[in-house]
Amino acid sequence: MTQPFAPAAFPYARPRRLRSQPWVRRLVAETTLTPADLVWPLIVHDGADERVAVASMPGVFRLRPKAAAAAAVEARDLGIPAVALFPNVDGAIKDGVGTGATDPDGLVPECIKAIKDAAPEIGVMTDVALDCYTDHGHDGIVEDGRIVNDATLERLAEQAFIHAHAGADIVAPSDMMDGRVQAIREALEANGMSDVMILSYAAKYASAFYGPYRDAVGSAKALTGDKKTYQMDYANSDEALREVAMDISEGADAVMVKPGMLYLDIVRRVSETFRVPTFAYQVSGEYSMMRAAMANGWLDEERAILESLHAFKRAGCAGVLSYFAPQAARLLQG
Ligand SMILES: NCC(=O)CCC(=O)O
Ligand SMILES: [Mg+2]
Repeated sequence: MTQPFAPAAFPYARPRRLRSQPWVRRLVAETTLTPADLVWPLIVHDGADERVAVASMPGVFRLRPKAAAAAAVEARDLGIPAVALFPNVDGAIKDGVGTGATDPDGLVPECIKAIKDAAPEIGVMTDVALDCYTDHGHDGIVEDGRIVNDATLERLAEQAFIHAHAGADIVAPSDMMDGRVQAIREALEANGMSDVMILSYAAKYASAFYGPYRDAVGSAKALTGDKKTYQMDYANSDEALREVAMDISEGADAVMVKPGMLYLDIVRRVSETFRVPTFAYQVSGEYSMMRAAMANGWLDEERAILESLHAFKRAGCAGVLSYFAPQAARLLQG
């Protein structure tokens, strides 16, 4: 950045003056973090128990619909604007095309309704992708060992319609098929659901940091191979801008970068280039490595959580999906 004047030099310039007291630090802070910046991802399941701890994600539980509704009430009371649902379904209902993803009486529609009954003021975001429902763990339909793009689009559009029909406010495709935002937007328009928002996981990278999540939703064991033919290569940054441009032109209202902390350079480029609400996902691996260090006393829990989330705001995020959301909101309320 060029400045219209020569910056003052020491001793006249003393940047420490503006850091000398808590009040002045607050006064000159360039960005803020509030509970309104957070989205709480909820793992929901169709098992017997109301709440089941996820071993690889300390503090995270798989929830039955009633427990998910209670979590949504908690989120609302903490000032968190929205929750995002991710399903763990019984392996017995998984198949090659992810039939369970489009069951109108399935787990996710049930959870949406339970949440909307309990806390109608809170936004409900759903994950549009087949991986939680396929026996091979991929986000698309597989033919001859390839993830086929166009046949998958129809399934995703139907899944998004079913979520919207059950009351979802935001459908969030996380699959990385080409053209899925357009397919979903057309399905919503055709069914009189033009108010439903699309938050597209526009720049989702093939990442090792989803490991604990795949354990949480039960897709780790199922997954054959990797997702590198559809999720992005972490060597790339310009490609993220092309992906985001496409999704906006296809009808996305907001976009997401994922993972989060390791990809704040992408957040910065996307938010500056497009000026659309840009979200990022502090993913399970980022969460769990911090939890592990905190459990060992290597990181100060409260300070590390708030600093990690504030970094997303500084990078240009409108909001952050984080498993720390309720704890962070409590800390922010003081
Ligand atoms: N489609 C949702 C995810 O992949 C979540 C990833 C994570 O938390 O690791
Ligand atoms: Mg794309």
